[in-house]
Formats: sequence, structure tokens, C-alpha cells
Amino acid sequence: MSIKSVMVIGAGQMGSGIAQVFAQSGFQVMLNDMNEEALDKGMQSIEKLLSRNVDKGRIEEEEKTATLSRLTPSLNLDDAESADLVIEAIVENMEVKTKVFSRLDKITPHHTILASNTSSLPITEIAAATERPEKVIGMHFMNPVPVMKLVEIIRGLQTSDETYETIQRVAGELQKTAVEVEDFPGFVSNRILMPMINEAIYTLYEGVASKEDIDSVMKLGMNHPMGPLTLADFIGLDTCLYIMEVLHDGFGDSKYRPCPLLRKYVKAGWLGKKSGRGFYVYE
Ligand SMILES: CC(=O)CC(=O)SCCNC(=O)CCNC(=O)[C@H](O)C(C)(C)COP(=O)(O)OP(=O)(O)OC[C@H]1O[C@@H](n2cnc3c(N)ncnc32)[C@H](O)[C@@H]1OP(=O)(O)O
Ligand SMILES: NC(=O)C1=CN([C@@H]2O[C@H](COP(=O)(O)OP(=O)(O)OC[C@H]3O[C@@H](n4cnc5c(N)ncnc54)[C@H](OP(=O)(O)O)[C@@H]3O)[C@@H](O)[C@H]2O)C=CC1
Repeated sequence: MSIKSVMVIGAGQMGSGIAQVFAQSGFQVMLNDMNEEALDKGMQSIEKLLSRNVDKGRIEEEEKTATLSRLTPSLNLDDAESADLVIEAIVENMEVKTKVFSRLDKITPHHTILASNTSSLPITEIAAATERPEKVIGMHFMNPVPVMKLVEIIRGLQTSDETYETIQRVAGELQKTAVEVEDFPGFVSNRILMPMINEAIYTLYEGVASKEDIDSVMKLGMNHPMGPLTLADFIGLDTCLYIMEVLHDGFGDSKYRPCPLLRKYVKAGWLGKKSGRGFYVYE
């Protein structure tokens, strides 16, 4: 089926990046958030990144203008009534996500595909909150969305082949490389990445080395672009904790227990770069 109009829900770091790449690829995009301040911030960050691309000579001023003209801010979920595809990128919490999917099921036309950018939550359970499980799918982008090439496409138990093929085609139109993943906790990306980050936090918690040295080991020793503690701050410590909890609950294996230091920081509101403080302090 043909996708022309897209709504992205959640104007945080992922939602704004997803909205940007869709608009740059020629789709009509509504960026929705229930919080006006977050929505303004998301729209501004897209404009800033596009301006940087113009300054660097990567795109023409006309492309920036055309991209922005395809982007509409939205504070009302009912605007989804005109979308062919909705991509949800709100907080990593099953209860909040299923409430939104249940509402979307009532608002959107029957043909609309409902996708989630969840990092780890079961797509099958999200789909069960709707009466169209065959049209519910995981479309998991990586952060920062405009830079990272990968999209994990996650089939829920009842996701149809038609829905899968449409999303695979859309990922190609966004110039992303898609991989097909079955619906298991953390999918592939976070099943592998997040235990490494959690182990880095344990390494700090147990006083094995300083945060800077732990990051240096992985950057200089393993050629990772960012050390794991910097990466945790970049992803968001709340999101890291939610993902570890999904792995822990989903597999019932103690090897996935979240580090107490991670819990402590999240409780303190130290959520990483987005809150100004995590393992490091940000201006
Ligand atoms: C949690 C999940 O569910 C799944 C996930 O997403 S896990 C996280 C996956 N992501 C990663 O692992 C990212 C690891 N880090 C990196 O790849 C790199 O550090 C990085 C791309 C983020 C930054 O790269 P860098 O070389 O250190 O910095 P920098 O030179 O400033 O940026 C490189 C390019 O990325 C762009 N960029 C950096 N941050 C950006 C952002 N937040 N948004 C858009 N573009 C960004 C910059 O414009 C720059 O492009 P040019 O050089 O062409 O101008
Ligand atoms: N961070 C990462 O590296 C990655 C994250 N993800 C996933 O993407 C999703 C979003 O993460 P991220 O962008 O980092 O999170 P952020 O905290 O940056 O953004 C989430 C946004 O959603 C808004 N929001 C929350 N609830 C609702 C709602 N019911 N309706 C509309 N908007 C809502 C929030 O508003 P407010 O601030 O007011 O709460 C906020 O603006 C999560 O599922 C996460 O697991 C996937 C890949 C990578």
C-alpha cells in the first residue's frame, strides 16, 4: 500500500529525528506531542540540524525550506485521522504505549499502519491493544536517527506480510538498511548493547575504574565511537533502565538485573544528556 502522510508521536530526541528523515524523503509529516514545550523544542531541533546541513553544503537552502514545508506540528492525537502510517516514539512504558495505540485504533482509518519505535517492548502486546494486530509493527530507528543507517523491523505474532513489506519499502525510501527481527525482548540491538552498558555501570559501581577510564577502554581499545557511559547518557538513563527491566522480566534471567547505580541516577532525575546530568554533566 502507498504511504503519503505520516504522523510521528513524541517530539523527543527519537521522534524529532524520525520526523526529520521522513520529511527529507518527501513524506508529509505531522509531529505530535501532548506537551507544547516539547513539541516546540523538537521542531526547533529539526530546523537547527537542517540549517547545519545547509552550512556544511550538504543540502541546498531550497531543500531545507521544502522539508520544513512538509512538517506540521500537532498537539491533538485526533490529527492522526489523516495518516497512512503512525510511528509512536513516546516514553518506553507499556501502559502508556498501549493507551496511545488503543486511541489510535479508534482515530485512524482502517488502512493505517501503526508502528512503534519501542527499544525493547513486545510488539505483540502493543498490537493486542488494537483491533488491527495485522497492521501493528515495530520500526526501531537508532539514535541519532538522521545519521544511523539501521532500522530493525519487528514482526508481532500477527503482523501481516503486507504490513511488513510496506514498512520494509518505506525504510528503503528513507535510505535506511532494514533487518528483520522476531518479537523477543530487546530485539537484537538492545539484547546485545544494553547488557554491555549495564556491565559498564557495574564496573563503575564496583570501583574498578573511573567513568572516564571505562569509556576510554571501549573507545580506544575497541574502537567504539562513544564509551558506554557516554552512550548511556546519550540514549537516556531512564530508557536504559526501562530496557534492562524489559530484558530482566522478559527472560526471567538474573544476568539482566539492572545495576543499582542506574536505578539511583534515574530516581535522582539524572537522565543523561537530555536532563543536563547523567554520568557526566552537560552545559
Ligand atoms: C537505545 C536504542 O534503542 C537503540 C539505539 O539507538 S542505541 C544508540 C545507537 N547509537 C550509537 O551507538 C551512536 C554512537 N555514537 C556515534 O556513532 C557518534 O559518536 C555520533 C554519530 C553520535 C557523533 O559522531 P562524532 O564524530 O562523535 O561527532 P560529530 O562530528 O559531532 O558528529 C558526526 C556527524 O553526526 C552528526 N550528528 C551528531 N549528533 C547528531 C544528532 N544528535 N542528530 C543529528 N546528527 C547528528 C553531525 O552533524 C556530524 O555530521 P558531519 O560530520 O557530517 O557534520
Ligand atoms: N533514546 C534512544 O537512544 C532511543 C530510544 N528509542 C525509543 O524511542 C522512544 C522515545 O525515546 P526518546 O525519544 O529517547 O524519549 P524522550 O524522552 O526524548 O521523548 C519522548 C517524548 O514523548 C513525549 N510523550 C510522552 N508521553 C506521550 C504521550 N502519551 N503522547 C504524546 N507524547 C508523549 C514526551 O513528553 P514529556 O517530555 O512531556 O514526557 C517526550 O517529548 C522510547 O520508546 C525509546 O525506547 C528507540 C531507539 C533509540
